[in-house]
Amino acid sequence: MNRTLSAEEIAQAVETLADAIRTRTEGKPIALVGIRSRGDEVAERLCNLLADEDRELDLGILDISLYRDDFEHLHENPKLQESDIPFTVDGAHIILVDDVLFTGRTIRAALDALSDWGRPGRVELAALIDRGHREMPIQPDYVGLVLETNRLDHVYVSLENTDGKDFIEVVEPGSK
Ligand SMILES: O=P(O)(O)OC[C@H]1O[C@H](OP(=O)(O)OP(=O)(O)O)[C@H](O)[C@@H]1O
Ligand SMILES: O=c1cc[nH]c(=O)[nH]1
Repeated sequence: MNRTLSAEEIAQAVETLADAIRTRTEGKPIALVGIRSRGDEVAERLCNLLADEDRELDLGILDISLYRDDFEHLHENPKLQESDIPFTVDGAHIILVDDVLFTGRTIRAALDALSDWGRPGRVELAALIDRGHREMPIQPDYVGLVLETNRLDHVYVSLENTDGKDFIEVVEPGSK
């Protein structure tokens, strides 16, 4: 059966992420880097929740399209958007942020993309949803919500600024 998560459940998951980051980084300087698309919106929400603290908090956006391991199989004119990292990556404590963590291939690509910007001191990973089924040795440091899914399910994330409305749907194959 398909499962839907509400805007309130998404807000709670973002709060969970922010609380864990706040606790574990203890006021030290950090930079949140959201992965397009939707990871950027999650990173922005986290930044708003963490912004009232007395510490350096940077925000950046990473487009990983050119670094995907299936890039050659994508359609001829993939939509490329710019990355925007307005701080010094060398030595920084960076927290990559994405909406869904599934196989881990996007994060592998993001680490590759990030290395073009410099050599961070530390990189961690925050995922709003961990739906399991990893194909790479990549695990999150911070998780908003763990969703039990079957390998062939699809987790659709819709966020207000990107898509107009907050909801998440876990869709079983053949049911839509
Ligand atoms: O762990 P993975 O198997 O890589 O899957 C997770 C990725 O899948 C989705 O992105 P998608 O590739 O659908 O692109 P989009 O965010 O631009 O829609 C999602 O936003 C994650 O970035
Ligand atoms: O279910 C999935 C798989 C990859 N990316 C998503 O956003 N959802």
